[in-house]
Amino acid sequence: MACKNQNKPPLNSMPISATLPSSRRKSIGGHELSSHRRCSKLGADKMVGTGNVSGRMRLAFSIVNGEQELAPSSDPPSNAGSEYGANIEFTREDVETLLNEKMRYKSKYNYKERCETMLDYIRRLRLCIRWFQDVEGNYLFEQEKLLTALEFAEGRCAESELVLKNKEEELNLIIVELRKSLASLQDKLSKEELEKMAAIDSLSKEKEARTETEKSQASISEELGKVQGELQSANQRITSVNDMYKLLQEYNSSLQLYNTKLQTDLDMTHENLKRAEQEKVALVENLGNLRGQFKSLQEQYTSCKESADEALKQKDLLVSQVASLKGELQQVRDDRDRLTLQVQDLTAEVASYKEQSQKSNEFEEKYLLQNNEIRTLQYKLEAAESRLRESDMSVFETRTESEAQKQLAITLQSQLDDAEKKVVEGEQLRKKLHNTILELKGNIRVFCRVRPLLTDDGIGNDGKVLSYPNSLEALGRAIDLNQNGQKYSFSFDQVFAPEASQEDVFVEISQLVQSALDGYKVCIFAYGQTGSGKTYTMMGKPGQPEQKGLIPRTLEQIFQTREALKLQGWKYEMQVSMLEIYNETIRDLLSTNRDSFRDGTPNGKQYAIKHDLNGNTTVSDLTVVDVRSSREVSYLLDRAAHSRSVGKTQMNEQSSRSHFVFTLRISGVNESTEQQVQSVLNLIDLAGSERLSKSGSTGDRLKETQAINKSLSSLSDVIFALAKKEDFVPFRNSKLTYLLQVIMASEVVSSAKPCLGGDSKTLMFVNISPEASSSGESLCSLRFASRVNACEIGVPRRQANLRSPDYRFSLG
Ligand SMILES: Nc1ncnc2c1ncn2[C@@H]1O[C@H](COP(=O)(O)OP(=O)(O)OP(=O)(O)O)[C@@H](O)[C@H]1O
Repeated sequence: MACKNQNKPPLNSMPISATLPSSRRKSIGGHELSSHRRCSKLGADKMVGTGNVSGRMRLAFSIVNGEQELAPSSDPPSNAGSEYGANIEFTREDVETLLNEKMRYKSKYNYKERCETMLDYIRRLRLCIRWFQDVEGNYLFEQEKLLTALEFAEGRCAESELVLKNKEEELNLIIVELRKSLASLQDKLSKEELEKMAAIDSLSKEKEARTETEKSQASISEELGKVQGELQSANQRITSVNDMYKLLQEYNSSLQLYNTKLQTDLDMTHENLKRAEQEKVALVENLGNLRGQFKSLQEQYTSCKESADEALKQKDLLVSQVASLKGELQQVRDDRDRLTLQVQDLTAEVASYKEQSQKSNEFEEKYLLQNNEIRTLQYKLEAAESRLRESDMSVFETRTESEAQKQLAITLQSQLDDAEKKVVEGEQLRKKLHNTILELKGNIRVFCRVRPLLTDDGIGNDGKVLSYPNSLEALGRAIDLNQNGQKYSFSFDQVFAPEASQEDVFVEISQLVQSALDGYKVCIFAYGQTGSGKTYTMMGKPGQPEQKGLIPRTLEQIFQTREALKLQGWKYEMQVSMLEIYNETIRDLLSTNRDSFRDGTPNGKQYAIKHDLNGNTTVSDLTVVDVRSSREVSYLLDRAAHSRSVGKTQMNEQSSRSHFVFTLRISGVNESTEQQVQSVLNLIDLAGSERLSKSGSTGDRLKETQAINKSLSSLSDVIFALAKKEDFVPFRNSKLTYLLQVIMASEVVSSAKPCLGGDSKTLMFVNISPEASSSGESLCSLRFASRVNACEIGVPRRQANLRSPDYRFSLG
C-alpha cells in the first residue's frame, strides 16, 4: 500500500481542506501514526523542493512554531484543529525540525515556562499529527478510490487480457501463417538466391560477352573504318565504273552496229552453212566415189596379186620344166654322144659288115630322128627360156604395178582419212553453226506447214488464200494470208508449202533431233486448227511407210546415230513414256490396265505432275518402258495410237481429242572419254483448236472442245506472259501448261531451274489448212505462231558432264 501511495499525486499539491472529509479525520487512531508518519515522511520527501508550496509551508510551520505571530498571543490552544485551523501543512523539514526541537528555558526552574513551552510543543505536535491524519485520511480515500479504479482497471485489464489473449491467438495464427510464409519466403529467397547466383553468372557472362562485344565492336569499328575506306574506294570505283558504263554504252552502241554486221554475217554464215552442207554432200559423194575407186583398186590389186602369184607359180613350173628339159637335153646329148659313138662304131662296122647296111640305115634314120628330136627339144628349150624370160619380165612388171597399186592404195587411204576427218570437222562445224544460229535466233523456233487441199475439203474451197513470197530473203520462210481482200504477212524459221514431203520436213528437224543425243533437251510440238495436219506431221499416215511422220523418223535417226556413236565409245540407254491429256485429265497411254482407262473411270492412279529444282518434270504412276530399238518404239507408238482419244468432227474424220505427249529420255555415257549426257526429247501432238460454231460439236464432243480450247488458250496466255517477260506466268491454269512449265519457262521469269530456259530447244509446228473457209482460224494460228516466234528463251546448255548423273525419268 505504501508503494501505491507513492504513485499517487504528491500530497503537497492537494489542499487538505478540499480533500479530507472531517468524519474521516476523526476516525483515525493514534496508534497508526508511525505508519502515517512514514507515509507522511515519504509524502514530505516527495514535497521537498516544490517551490510553489514552500511559501505556504513556511507559513504553516511558523504558525505551528508560533515564533512571531503566535508568540504574542497568550491564548492556549484548547484544541489543535480549532486553534490554528485545518489548513496547516507540514514539510518533512518542518516535521523533522519539530521532532528534533529542544526545549529551551530561560530558567531551569521556571516550571510554568517549561510547562507552557511543553504545551506549545505538544500543541504543535498535535497540529502536525492532525495534519498527518488528514493526509492519511486523504491517502486512504485516495487508496479506496484507487482500489476502485484498480478494480475497474483490473476488470479492464482482464478484458484487455481476454482481448489480448484473443489477439495473441490471432497473432499466433498470424505467426503460424507468417512462419509458413516465412518458410515459403525462405524457399523463395533460396530460389531467388539461386536465381541471383544464376543472374550473377549470366551477368558475368554478359559482362564477358559485353567485353567480347566491345572487342568485336572495336574490331567492327576497325572493319567499319576499313569498309568506309573500301566504300570510298568503291565509290571511286563506282565513279570509274560509271565512266566505264559510259564507255560501255558507247561500246554497246558500237556492238549494236557490230551486231547488225553480225546479222549480215549470220546470213552469210547461213549461206556458208548451206554451201558447207552442199560441200559436205559433194564431199560425201566424192568420198563415195573415192571409196568406189579404192574398192576397184583394191580389187585390181588383189587380181594383180593373184596374177603375180599365178605368174610366180608358172615361173616355178617353168623353171622346173626347164630343169627337167635341161635334164632331158643332157640325156639326149648323152644319148647323142653315145649314139655318135655307136654310129662311129657302126660306121666302122659298116665297112666290115656290109650285110648289116640295112641296120645301118635304120640307125641312120634313128639318128636323124633323134637329131630332129634334139632340134625340137632345143627349140622347145629356147621357147621355154624365152617364156621364162617373159614371165620374169611380167613378174617384175606385176611387182612394180603392185607396188604402184600399194602406193595408190596408201594415198587413197590417207585421202579417205582426210576426207573422213573433213567430214567430222564439217559435222562439228555444222553443229557449231547450227547451235550458234539457234542461239542467235532464240531457242523457240517456229516452222509453218500448210497441208495440201484434200478431196474432203470440198469444191470451191480452194480459193487462193495462202501465198508464199519468193524473194531471196523470204524464200521458204514467209507466208501471206489473204482474207477479205486484206493481206497478212508472216515469216517463220521455215515455211513448208503443201507439196513438201514428210522427208523434206524431217530433213529440217534432223539436226534438232541430233541435239537430243548431244545432250540438249528437245521439244517439238504441233499446233493448229483441227484437221490441219498435226497428227499427219507428227505421226504420219498409218500403213504408209513413205508417209511416216516426224516421231517415227526421229526415233529411226536416234537409234541409227546411237549405233554409229557406239564406234566412238558411246553407250545410250533410252526410256519411253506416252500420255494424253483428255478433258484436263492425264491418261497413261502405255498402261496395261486399259479397260478402266477406256471407260473414263480413274484406275486409282494419281498421275500428278511434279517439277523439281533441277528442272525435271515427272508424272507419278506413269508407265515408263526401256527401249533398245526403233521397232520397239514403233510397237509402243501403235499401242498408244490405239489408246488415244479420237473422234469424228465436222472438220476431221479422225480428230485427236486430246494432247498427246511422247517422251524419250536419253542417257548416254562414253566410257573412253568418261563423258555423260542426259537429255529428254518431247514430241507433242496438241489437240486441234476449233470454233464451236464451225465444229458443230454437241454433248461430250462439246465438252471436249471446250476443254481443248481452254487449255490452248492457257497455252497462249503462258506464251504471251513469257514473251512479255511478265513476273507471273499462269502455268497452273491448265494441265498442259503445268506439264510444259519447265519446257516453256524462261530464266527470266522462273525462279526454279527451268528446263527449256537453260538447256532445251523447242520447235513449234504451226499447221495450217489451206481452204478458204479456214482462213479465220489460219490467221489466228499464224498470229499465235508469230508471237511464239518472238519468245526469247535463255541460251541452251548441253547436259554433259563427267560425273555420275542423278538418273530419273522425267519430261524435262
Ligand atoms: N501434208 C499432208 N499431206 C497429205 N495429207 C495430209 C497432210 N496433212 C494432213 N493431211 C491429211 O489431212 C487429214 C487431217 O490431218 P490430221 O488428222 O493430221 O489433222 P490434225 O491437225 O491432227 O487434226 P485434229 O486436231 O483434229 O486431230 C488427214 O486425213 C491427213 O492424212
